[in-house]
Amino acid sequence: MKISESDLIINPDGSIYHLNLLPGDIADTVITVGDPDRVGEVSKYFDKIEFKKGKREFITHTGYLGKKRVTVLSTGIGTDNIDIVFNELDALVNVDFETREIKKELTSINIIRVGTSGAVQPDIPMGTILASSYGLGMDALMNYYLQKLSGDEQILMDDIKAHFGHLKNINPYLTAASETLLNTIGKDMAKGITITAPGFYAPQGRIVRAKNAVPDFIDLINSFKSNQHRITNLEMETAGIYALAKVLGHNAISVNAILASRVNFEFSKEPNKIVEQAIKMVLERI
Ligand SMILES: O=P(O)(O)O[C@H]1O[C@H](CO)[C@@H](O)[C@H]1O
Ligand SMILES: O=c1cc[nH]c(=O)[nH]1
Repeated sequence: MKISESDLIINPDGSIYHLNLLPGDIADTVITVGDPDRVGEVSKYFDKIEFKKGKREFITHTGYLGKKRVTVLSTGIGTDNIDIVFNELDALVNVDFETREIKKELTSINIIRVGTSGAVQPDIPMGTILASSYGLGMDALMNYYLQKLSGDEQILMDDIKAHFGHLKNINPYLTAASETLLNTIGKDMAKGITITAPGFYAPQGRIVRAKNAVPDFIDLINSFKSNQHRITNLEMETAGIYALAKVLGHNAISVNAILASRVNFEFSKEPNKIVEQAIKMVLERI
């Protein structure tokens, strides 16, 4: 069936609406970062840059690490942007832009987020590089998609609903990381459940001037336990990435540079160094 011109918007030059990329522009390994300035911090390690493109906050560099073609792309902040980036990345590989039909043979790509995050457990200090075993979304993105949980995800989800069920306005969603990427890119890294929040301040338990509706949010988060699982950190994209990657048939992992300790009330004085370390670890393992 043809996808309509208002469902899938293709620019006059044949590129996809927001990302401004042509089919063929992305490699089958895509590194996503939140901050557009971080794209160059990743691609400076490429042996060759094929091209640089961009529109709004979505900056893309595709190039080579040795013989391996790699794309690095900025998503900006939040899961509303993840909705755009993931649907457009998927369309670039799985929709024929000439016929507007879904391709008969679907392609799965590997997506690796390198982001920044705040830890909520006292034994996870600033400077830790942590791979998210699960993404737990506290935002509303997955209210709009159908998602099927695996048995393991369902067991964990039941405990999450019991723990957070009194927060009536929040409908949490949960997705596991790609097991293969967790065992390769994430090998030897600290691991835990990452909460994706729909904001940086009260949605992550921060108090500045506005009063928080959920008191002691960090205590509520770090006291959660389900078998060996616990919540380790907070950021703003991972759960949307994991959920949409799974819905669309791609593999995803999120690597978090821990810049803040929310339980020790500290923020790193050298955030760039920690991010640099996370980038290098990921590039060595691709
Ligand atoms: O450093 P990035 O990848 O943007 O990630 C984190 O930093 C931003 C907030 O400062 C949010 O996007 C959060 O997820
Ligand atoms: O605490 C933090 C640090 C970085 N990014 C976040 O979203 N939260």
